[in-house]
Amino acid sequence: MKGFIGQVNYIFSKEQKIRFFFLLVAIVITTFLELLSVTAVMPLVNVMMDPQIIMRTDYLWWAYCTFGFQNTNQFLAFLGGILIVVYILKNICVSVMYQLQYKFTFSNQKKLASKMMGCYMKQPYYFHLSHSSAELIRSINTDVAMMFQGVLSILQLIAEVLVCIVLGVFLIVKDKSITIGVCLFMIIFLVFFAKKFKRYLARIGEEDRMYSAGIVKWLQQSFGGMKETKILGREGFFLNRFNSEYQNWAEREQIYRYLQVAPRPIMEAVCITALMTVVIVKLLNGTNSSYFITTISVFAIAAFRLLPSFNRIANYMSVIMFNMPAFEAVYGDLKEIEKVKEHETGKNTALEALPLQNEIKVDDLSFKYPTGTDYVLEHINLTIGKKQSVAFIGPSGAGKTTLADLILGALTPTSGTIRIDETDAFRHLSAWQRNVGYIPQNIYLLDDTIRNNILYGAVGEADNDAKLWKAIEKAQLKEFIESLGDGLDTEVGESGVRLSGGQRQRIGIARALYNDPEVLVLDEATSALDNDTEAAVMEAIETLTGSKTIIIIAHRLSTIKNCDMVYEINHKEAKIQHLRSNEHESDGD
Ligand SMILES: Nc1ncnc2c1ncn2[C@@H]1O[C@H](COP(=O)(O)OP(=O)(O)OP(=O)(O)O)[C@@H](O)[C@H]1O
Repeated sequence: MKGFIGQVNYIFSKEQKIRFFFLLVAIVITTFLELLSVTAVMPLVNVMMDPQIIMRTDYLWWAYCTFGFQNTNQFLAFLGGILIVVYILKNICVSVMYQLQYKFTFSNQKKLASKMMGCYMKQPYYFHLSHSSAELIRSINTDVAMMFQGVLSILQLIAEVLVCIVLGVFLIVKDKSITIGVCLFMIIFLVFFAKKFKRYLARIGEEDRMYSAGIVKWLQQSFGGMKETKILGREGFFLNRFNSEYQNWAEREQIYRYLQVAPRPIMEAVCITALMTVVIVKLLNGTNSSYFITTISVFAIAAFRLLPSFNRIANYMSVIMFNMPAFEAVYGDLKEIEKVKEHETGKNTALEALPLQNEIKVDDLSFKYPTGTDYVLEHINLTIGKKQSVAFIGPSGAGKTTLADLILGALTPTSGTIRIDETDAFRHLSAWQRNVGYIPQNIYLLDDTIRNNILYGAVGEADNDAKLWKAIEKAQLKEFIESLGDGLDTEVGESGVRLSGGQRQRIGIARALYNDPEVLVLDEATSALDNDTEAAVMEAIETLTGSKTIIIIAHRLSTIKNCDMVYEINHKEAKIQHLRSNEHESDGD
């Protein structure tokens, strides 16, 4: 419990906690109005059963005389009128209350989801290397929703328990034995239910989360590789994996939903048994049956208000127990995210790019992936001069992409430095990243227009179109775009299915060039293209040589033939293999 309160404290801001408190107060007020509406039936029922009660009950007699009623029927009509007013008022309040509850729940759910999304987006690239996107989608989508379902149930549980306590006190005054008998039965049942199912519900809640992440994962994987799946005829495999996750998830949901409603029939049976047992015992002990007429209202309250209340309490308890793992997961996620130091979170706040005057100097750089055991790069030294074209070659797994990612600032060195002239790139990461463009092998395309794919979220500037066309021209994409009916507003389809490989790469080049960076990093940018297309795309890149610093990772010699320098990368060194002037050196130092 202490841990739970600590988690609530951590997850919610002060303002949210204050709102939570006021909402709780409002819920309690509404629940008491509900209670009033039930008790308002009592005078009407009592007068109907026994009109003499008017004279015996002070407040009824006072009302009868004050408003000058002539007979019991007029008075009954008056009591009926009061009941109508109470019910209308109560239901207006209940309706407003529901609105407030859902407003609180969903606005805060949105806030938390947005906070988590923001935190995940700001995490350094290596965080994403060790967290699957399905996991993150599950955290933002399912966990947050489950958690707020739990929060709403906590609110409602508190209100319901309070009502039961007040109702219990009221009933005790009316009839001690009936109330104590019924309440005892109910409390024993609730305690038994909580004890029996607490761990079980928490476990299936945890499994439910796991399988819902599995569903997202297999949906993503099934639709992500559709071409290969079709060609290999593996639709059945993906369908089976999806079915298996869904089946497991559905089984957990089924148990959970059942346990939410299961207490109801049991409670009803228990309640009626308790009620009747007490009545039978009283009758057998010689209590006159007329006694029960006067206490009929007690039965009415017990049946109409207390029983549904107990049902709801059992229901809220199972919702809370089931959703507790999501609460803990959100707490754990937020804690983990917080651990990453501010400077590592890739805050894109720099307005000006960090200029490159002379050289990029990689100095004694070593790197180990947080998830890996061995160093991928050790004591690497190399220098890249301004406006030079440099190639990284080497066997597969030698660390070329890792080195490029370090220069791009996507990964942070384990030790050593990367300096831009005399400035440490990681001290001014966002400024440095404003000055680099990156063109990978697979350009990630949004299901949007060519324009938006090139802009890729770049904020609107007055000269957007001029800048855009400049990048398009440099990427040699102008002719193609002009040949399209919708030009820049042509939709590319999901993952660019309506474009050729060469066109996709050129969109990637235009995207990288849009901000006119001084440095371009191409990681196998043309490897997936056929020779002719590669030559055409390289032509676009080669027009930039001499005006930009270009780092190319490639396997084909044709791609790097015009580079000023070729570094052969292996785990322990970056060796100059070739200089354009044909000078051969042994080391990059
Ligand atoms: N996210 C990761 N976690 C752990 N190890 C990784 C990760 N990414 C890459 N590695 C390891 O780092 C080493 C270097 O990988 P890298 O991708 O940099 O090689 P590469 O030279 O670019 O290879 P290729 O030419 O095949 O693309 C490999 O041994 C690889 O297994």
